[in-house]
Amino acid sequence: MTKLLYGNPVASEIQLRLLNYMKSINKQPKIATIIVGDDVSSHKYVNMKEMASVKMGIEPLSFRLDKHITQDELIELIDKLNSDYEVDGILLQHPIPGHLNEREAFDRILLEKDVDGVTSTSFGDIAMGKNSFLSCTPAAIIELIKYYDIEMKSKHIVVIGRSSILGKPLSSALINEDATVTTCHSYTRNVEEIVGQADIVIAAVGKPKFVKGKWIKEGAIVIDAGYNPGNAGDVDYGSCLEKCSAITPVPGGVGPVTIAKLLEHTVLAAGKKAKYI
Ligand SMILES: Nc1nc(=O)c2c([nH]1)NC[C@@H]1CN(c3ccc(C(=O)N[C@@H](CCC(=O)O)C(=O)O)cc3)C=[N+]21
Repeated sequence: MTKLLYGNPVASEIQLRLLNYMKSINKQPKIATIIVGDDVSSHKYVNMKEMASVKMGIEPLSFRLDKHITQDELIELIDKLNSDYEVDGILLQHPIPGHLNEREAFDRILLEKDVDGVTSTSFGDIAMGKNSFLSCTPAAIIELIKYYDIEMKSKHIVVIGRSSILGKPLSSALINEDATVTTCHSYTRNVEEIVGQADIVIAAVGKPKFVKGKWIKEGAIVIDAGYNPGNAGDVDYGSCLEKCSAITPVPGGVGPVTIAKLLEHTVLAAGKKAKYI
């Protein structure tokens, strides 16, 4: 029987941990979310993040910016939030319109407020084993793997995708977990063969149903980090289900844990400033 790796119990465990921790600090955590433009699914994700924050007693502060905003205006807002003592975390929702420089905007976020783990410094710190926030989806994947007692040490983990907030930091974090990591991307030859050697496959390409059951080694574990329009993951779930020993569903897998990790990072950032009671 294939085991289904549901995200909701993992998210609940994180939230319980947080509620306990929040009792010990005297500050209500506050997260600022910035969204640029009118991409429907981005708005949906940000709404979900804000709702989850409110439920946990974290105050969300929302900035929904017009798609024609200039880089200077965006940077000005980030600077304002950086210097606002009340704001514990800043989330700039990806993607932003193409005329803007997303990397420059991400890197403007103050390190201690980078609860989403998107800055170059956070990434470098994580790669070097320092204590910054890991980007939320990679953090969620690692938390989910640990929750289900799946061993990473010495396992061959194949990550498909190398985006700057998902595949790349994920590969790096998995190396820190003592896994042997192969990262595949659009220029990788023979992806199917490489995936066939994996003990754990993690799909983060942004192509609906990209990973096929026939590629998967019998008994491997499949984690779907894909988020495509219409709630489609990056894994061809039906065909993979037959081959693997465990798989994350979409929806209800990595997604809810990603949001829980964002809340956790925000509470931890607030805790660093707070007085303990
Ligand atoms: N700066 C930044 N940080 C991010 O963490 C970030 C981002 N930009 N841009 C977009 C992606 C996507 N993402 C998701 C989070 C939760 C679900 C999620 O909870 N999905 C539900 C389903 C949602 C539904 O009902 O449609 C689930 O999988 O069960 C999905 C996708 C965070 N991202």
